[in-house]
Amino acid sequence: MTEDEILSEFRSVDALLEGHFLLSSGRHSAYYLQCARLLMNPERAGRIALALTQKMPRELRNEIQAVISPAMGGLIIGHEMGRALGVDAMFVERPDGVFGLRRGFTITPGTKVLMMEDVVTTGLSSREAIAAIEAAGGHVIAAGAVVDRSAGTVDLGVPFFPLIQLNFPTYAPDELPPELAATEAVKPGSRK
Ligand SMILES: O=P(O)(O)OC[C@H]1O[C@H](OP(=O)(O)OP(=O)(O)O)[C@H](O)[C@@H]1O
Ligand SMILES: O=C(O)c1cc(=O)[nH]c(=O)[nH]1
Ligand SMILES: [Mg+2]
Repeated sequence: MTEDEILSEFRSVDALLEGHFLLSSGRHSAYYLQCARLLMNPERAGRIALALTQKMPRELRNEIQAVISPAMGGLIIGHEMGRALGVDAMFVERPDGVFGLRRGFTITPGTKVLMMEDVVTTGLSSREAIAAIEAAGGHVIAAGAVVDRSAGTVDLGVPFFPLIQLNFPTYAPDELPPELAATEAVKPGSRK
């Protein structure tokens, strides 16, 4: 899939939102990629996961023994990546503010894990998820995401394979441009 094809899929399901958004990191943006809308169609989600596996070298793909995603955004693409790679897909979640495995999920020590996100902006959530997976005994050998909003500048400490890289500006709360400062921000994600 080309970048244009991927962006048209976002647009075709109204998943590329324009307005004033408060992002997970606390930064603000005039754009929001609502991956849940993109992935709500199972056929499309499966196709996107397959395209993502094609971004990874075959040797790396073959090494992956489990996919683990940070909830909520990472769940659907993580599950589809598990299907595409033929391995189990689990998730970490943070009802108390810190990512951890729940629901009976366990990792055999040393299991080679793909950490799978929907969107990476600052990489904060990805780094927290990687730390949680490593703390649970997993060995994160790569990260993936549908969208890298850092335009390739983020460092997750492991090889990172996004389907598409974008560079939508983000702003600290005290440096909002006038058009954003004039409107109330909405916060689509679930980080408290
Ligand atoms: O790279 P970052 O700056 O961390 O931003 C990206 C994160 O933000 C979103 O999650 P969010 O915390 O909004 O919660 P959600 O997954 O429950 O929607 C998205 O799913 C990523 O996890
Ligand atoms: O940084 C975020 O929180 C974020 C940005 C975005 O475009 N989409 C998303 O789901 N989260
Ligand atoms: Mg998330």
